[in-house]
Amino acid sequence: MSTLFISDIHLCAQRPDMTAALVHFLEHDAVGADALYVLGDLFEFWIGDDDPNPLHQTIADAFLALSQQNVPIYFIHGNRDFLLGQQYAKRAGMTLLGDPCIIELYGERVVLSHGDLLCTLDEGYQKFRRITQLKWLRWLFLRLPLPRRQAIAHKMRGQSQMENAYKSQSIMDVTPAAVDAMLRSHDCRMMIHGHTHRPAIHDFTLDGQPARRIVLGDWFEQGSVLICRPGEQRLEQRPLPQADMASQG
Ligand SMILES: O=C(CCCCNC(=O)Nc1ccc(S(=O)(=O)N2CCN(c3cc(Cl)cc(C(F)(F)F)c3)CC2)cc1)NO
Ligand SMILES: [Mn+2]
Repeated sequence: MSTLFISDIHLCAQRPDMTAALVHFLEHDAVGADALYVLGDLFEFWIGDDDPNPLHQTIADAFLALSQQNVPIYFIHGNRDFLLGQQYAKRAGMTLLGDPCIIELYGERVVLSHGDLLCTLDEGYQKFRRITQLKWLRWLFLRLPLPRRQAIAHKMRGQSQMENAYKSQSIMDVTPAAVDAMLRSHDCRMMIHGHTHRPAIHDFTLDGQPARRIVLGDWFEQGSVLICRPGEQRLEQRPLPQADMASQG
């Protein structure tokens, strides 16, 4: 009896070792779980479900196989793959959730979020998020010819890389006030999120009650998975296969 949480795998063609690690995880560790939650940034970028990127089909097949072994799979969008749509979710056997999403986990109410919403000090990013949430803009972007979308994405990823390089680490972390507000507004005392790439379990007091914020790790250097059982949460690392082994598929 266990529920698994992963996030920030940031899959891309340049990192076949991460793809191999995730497929191995889905074919082994995740089999038999009560459910698997993917809390965003599964992919390094996403410009539409119609993107013929072969990586997408490889990953959809692996998730679909797991869902067909009766492991429900849930997905919350990250700041990278926020355009991942119902068409792809269906191909991958995933159910899309909103952000935040409240679940009952072995009798405990838990807030699930990607985590970017909690980084309130990063005003530049919050502005980017508000703009790209606009329905009409998403409608327009997704109808641009694919090469155009690829060019825009390439440019924006370069910009993000530069911006992140000079932004202070502190503004790219969650703000305690935003964490408290999200817990209070949903009457929860446990939160699980990703995005900051700072894996940890933080125990603190909220309105005189014990509270817990669990941050999932990214998969750049090693895999990171949260294993929840009744009354127990364990954050574990998973080694990535050596890059050359992975490229042999
Ligand atoms: O940790 C931190 C910092 C975190 C880093 C924040 N930065 C970050 O995530 N950047 C980023 C995310 C996604 C991509 S993308 O390549 O996947 N792709 C680009 C084009 N997208 C688009 C959509 C729409 Cl609706 C409209 C347009 C428009 F109008 F511009 F054309 C474009 C769709 C998505 C590229 C960069 N803060 O705390
Ligand atoms: Mn993120």
